[in-house]
Amino acid sequence: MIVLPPFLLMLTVRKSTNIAWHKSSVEKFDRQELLQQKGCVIWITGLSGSGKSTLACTLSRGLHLRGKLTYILDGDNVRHGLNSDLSFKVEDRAENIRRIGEVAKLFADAGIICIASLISPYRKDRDACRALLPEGDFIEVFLDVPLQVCEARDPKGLYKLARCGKIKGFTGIDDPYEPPLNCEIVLQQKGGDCVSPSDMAETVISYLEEKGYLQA
Ligand SMILES: Nc1ncnc2c1ncn2[C@@H]1O[C@H](COP(=O)(O)OS(=O)(=O)O)[C@@H](OP(=O)(O)O)[C@H]1O
Ligand SMILES: Nc1ncnc2c1ncn2[C@@H]1O[C@H](COP(=O)(O)OP(=O)(O)O)[C@@H](O)[C@H]1O
Repeated sequence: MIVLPPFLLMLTVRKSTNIAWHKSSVEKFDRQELLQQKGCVIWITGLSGSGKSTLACTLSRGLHLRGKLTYILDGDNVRHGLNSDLSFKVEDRAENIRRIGEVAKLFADAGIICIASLISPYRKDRDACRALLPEGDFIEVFLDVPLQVCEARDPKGLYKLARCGKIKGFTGIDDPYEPPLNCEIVLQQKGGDCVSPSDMAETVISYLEEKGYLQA
């Protein structure tokens, strides 16, 4: 059996041929005018337990209170439905991220501030999602929380299972995590200093405000 490397697998995904793009008379610009905001993707990456889902929810609530329309695509949640056929093998993680990237792109095109929160451990998968969007519209947020802190939190008991070999290929334990090299926002949780989820959300909201995403 020939085993294809992940990038070749991605190339073989495209099987739709003889297709044409159909334009609509209502475009992204019109939807943004209606919503008084700009569609974009806030991509939150980090280890399990780093606080991605908490930040996504706090950010969504903060923006909602400011009258802004958001939608969260959480890795764990999307794996309950659309991506329930995918495991945590490298090629399935790549496909999980590719699909969420494509869905996030549709939400951004709808004019919505889409918050994607998933481990997305591989740089090239995150960069491929970035490449789907216009310059500036993909805002990568790295939750830079040390493994020891995430492991001490262990809210679902998964690190414990991974340490005793009951879960194989767990990110940070026996599977890699590649931190971003040059992302838009880094939120650190190091040493004794505790940064609250609402302070983190405020940092992201300030960035959006400064870059003009909270107006049409
Ligand atoms: N092997 C392994 N490695 C990492 N995580 C695992 C694994 N198995 C199950 N889980 C649970 O799945 C959640 C991560 O799903 P994601 O879709 O975000 O992962 S990925 O982006 O495809 O790597 C992750 O959720 P978070 O803790 O919210 O990150 C875990 O609850
Ligand atoms: N900024 C924070 N400071 C302290 N604890 C946090 C913070 N953000 C999240 N947590 C806690 O860390 C644990 C993991 O958070 P969660 O959002 O589920 O992480 P992830 O989605 O990355 O797995 C939870 O128990 C949560 O209450």
